[in-house]
Amino acid sequence: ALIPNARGGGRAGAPSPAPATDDLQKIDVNPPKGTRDFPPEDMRLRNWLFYNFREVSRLFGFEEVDYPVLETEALFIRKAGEEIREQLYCFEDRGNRRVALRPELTPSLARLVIQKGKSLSLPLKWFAIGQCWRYERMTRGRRREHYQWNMDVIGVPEVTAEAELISSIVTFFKRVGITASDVGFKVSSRKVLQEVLRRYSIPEALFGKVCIIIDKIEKIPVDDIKNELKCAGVSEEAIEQLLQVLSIKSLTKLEEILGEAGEAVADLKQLFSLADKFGYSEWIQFDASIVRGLAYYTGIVFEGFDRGGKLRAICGGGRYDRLLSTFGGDDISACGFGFGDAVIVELLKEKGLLPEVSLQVENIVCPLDPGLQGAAATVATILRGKGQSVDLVLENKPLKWVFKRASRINANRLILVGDSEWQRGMVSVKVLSSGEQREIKLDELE
Ligand SMILES: CC(=O)Nc1cnc2ccccc2c1
Repeated sequence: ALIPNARGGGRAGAPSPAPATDDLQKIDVNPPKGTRDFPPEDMRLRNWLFYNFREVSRLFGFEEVDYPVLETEALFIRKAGEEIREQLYCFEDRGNRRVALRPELTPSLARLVIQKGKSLSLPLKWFAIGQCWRYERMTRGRRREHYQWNMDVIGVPEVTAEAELISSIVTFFKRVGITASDVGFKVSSRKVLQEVLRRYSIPEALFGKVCIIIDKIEKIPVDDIKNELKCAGVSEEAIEQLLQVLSIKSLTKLEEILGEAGEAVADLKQLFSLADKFGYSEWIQFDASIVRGLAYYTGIVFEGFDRGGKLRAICGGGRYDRLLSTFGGDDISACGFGFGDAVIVELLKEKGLLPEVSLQVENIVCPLDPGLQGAAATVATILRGKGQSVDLVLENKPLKWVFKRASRINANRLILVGDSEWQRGMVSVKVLSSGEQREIKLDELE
């Protein structure tokens, strides 16, 4: 489409003055690569999804927060070799500052908690829905942005926090019609890896890096995993034990290997017992291979998966007890999850659970001749004052056009302002579903 570039002058909506020839430039009407527009129909689905995110957050007593989409690059610079770091959407701004579009929300949360410091009484239960960015070579054609719902509990070291967070996601799934036979949660703890690494006296400093390498276990050949671990400084013996431990699918087996003294087993046992009390036992399973791809997790980690095995992880999260202190804050424990807006929509589509979100307007108000435009505006204002939605016909259009528009916007009622009725303080109301039409006094309109 040829869109003359914006020039000064001319009222909005008035035909713009013909641009000089050199201003006629053919701009690309598509959004930048990897990004989406949200035209009305897509926006209605997004609003429906976010409404459910917010409702669940409200049910759990969480407070909404938000942060800038732009952060200093340093907030996301971690040395553990994460994909999120390789794909950071970062640049130098006009003030020569290194900045980045946030790839996730958790570091911003940590920054704000530290900034607020002692003025915050713990525990905090915060949630946010924010757009996150990544810069991928378009070779993969994947999206460069998505919206993430995050819920975080800050200041609770006990596993009750993780149990609460998983309960909130189960509550969301139930609200939108997804059941335990559609999805499940794989749950583990990074303390499993920690206890193995300690047994082989692998330095703690390698912990994050080892987790990121192991997170790729389903994505790259196991020999590459072994190689990367060896290069990172993990002994052959430790590598063998690590890979062996990762294949464990039962807590009893894990206890045999790690012993019942360790925190990993204790945490997981408590989580599974709490799951029973919350009533979501059939949603979760222990799976030692779950490590998640973010370096800062330190304890329980979990991810929502579709049991059909066709989709990528629906959501994921875990405990990150060291993040705040690595940013120079106090030693405050925290856990949280991220829930993206893409995979869930694919799942809902596949399950036939996408909601019917059509435009609904209660009234369409139309003057029967141009001289009654003012009268129509008065009627619209009265109805709007009563909380009724009104599509006011703004141009002089034939009735045929008005009826067509009324059905397109799913109006319940057509209100016609005609001269003779208006003289008698009346308007004509037609209920479009039944076709029933009657005259109503203006002050009896509701
Ligand atoms: C399925 C999907 O759109 N994933 C996605 C899309 N954009 C992102 C942007 C930043 C971080 C993770 C992202 C993940």
